[in-house]
Amino acid sequence: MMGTVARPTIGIIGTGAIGGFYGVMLARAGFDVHFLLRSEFSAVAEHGLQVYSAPHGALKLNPVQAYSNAEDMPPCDWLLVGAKTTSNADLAPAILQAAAPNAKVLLLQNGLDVEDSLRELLPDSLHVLGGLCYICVHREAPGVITHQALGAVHVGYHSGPAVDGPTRAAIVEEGVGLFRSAGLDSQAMANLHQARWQKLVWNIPYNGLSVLLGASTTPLMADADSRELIKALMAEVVQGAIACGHDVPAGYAEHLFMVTEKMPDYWPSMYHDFLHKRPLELTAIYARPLAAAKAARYEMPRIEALYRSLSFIDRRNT
Ligand SMILES: NC(=O)C1=CN([C@@H]2O[C@H](COP(=O)(O)OP(=O)(O)OC[C@H]3O[C@@H](n4cnc5c(N)ncnc54)[C@H](OP(=O)(O)O)[C@@H]3O)[C@@H](O)[C@H]2O)C=CC1
Ligand SMILES: CC(C)(CO)C(=O)C(=O)O
Repeated sequence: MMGTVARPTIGIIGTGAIGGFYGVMLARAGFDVHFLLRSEFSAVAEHGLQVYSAPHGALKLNPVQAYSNAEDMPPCDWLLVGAKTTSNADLAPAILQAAAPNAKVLLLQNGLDVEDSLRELLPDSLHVLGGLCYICVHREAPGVITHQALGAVHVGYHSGPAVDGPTRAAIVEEGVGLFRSAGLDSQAMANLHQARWQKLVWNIPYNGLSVLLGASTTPLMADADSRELIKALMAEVVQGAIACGHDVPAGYAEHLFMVTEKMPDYWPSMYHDFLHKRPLELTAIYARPLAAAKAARYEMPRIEALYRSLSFIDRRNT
């Protein structure tokens, strides 16, 4: 008789739009999922998590294994970090509390080198991975999440005890397998750093312009001036990535532009941060790519102007 393989215990560190959505999908697929919350703890402990998903319908998880303190969480084999990159350095104590020995810590976040500040605070025994989420999801109210479109997660290895390629690939495949078991599209990324640059081709123009111009994707794509601005910013990111030694497939920016025209009207997560007076993810999405390109002797003046404008807005907003 075949033995059954134990399914991993999963911890969600930061149960917002991303953490809540993927946590609910994994719990519904039968995984043992534990959710760390902060401001929404009482609401979720009392009423559960509710996801209104255009592709999957109305999904309710109640009761939720919800925690306001990581000390109370069981040891988790996988920790999915769904907090904003602005809090990464503060999350290390919670991750250490909730991590099983040799746990895999997967950062479901946008931006460049987001793993680095956390990596240096974690022991070498923990694996750190990066996850890129291609999804339109936001918090509607405490414990209530709206999922408008898409849902794929791409997973890549960052650092940790797996030193050789095959071991790293096996861990990445395990991560990919979690999302696929929950009915979601997921792929392994061979080059996490390059993939993070490629995703910025979307996030640099749309996240920042949504805040600066107070506009979601539909009006941004309908206006001749904002269309030109988006194309020019995208072109600069592509050239910055190439200057830093990365590949960007031919026609990649044009492809993202076309995909956005077909997307439902969408406010990027940076706009939600602006609206709720939370810090914007400016270091991860703007400052680091600007610094990396500069170090490679490539200037990105349009992105720099956008970054400086957003920094001004951010300081007055929080
Ligand atoms: N939303 C989207 O569609 C997409 C988002 N992303 C990226 O995913 C990441 C997460 O974004 P998103 O889900 O939208 O963000 P949210 O603001 O919706 O969620 C962040 C969550 O983290 C919680 N949190 C922060 N610090 C702590 C802490 N110390 N302890 C416990 N909980 C904490 C917040 O709690 P509190 O309420 O108390 O602040 C909140 O619930 C970002 O990097 C974003 O750029 C990527 C692709 C798409
Ligand atoms: C809109 C989309 C799908 C772009 O990749 C996204 O994932 C994001 O908001 O970061």
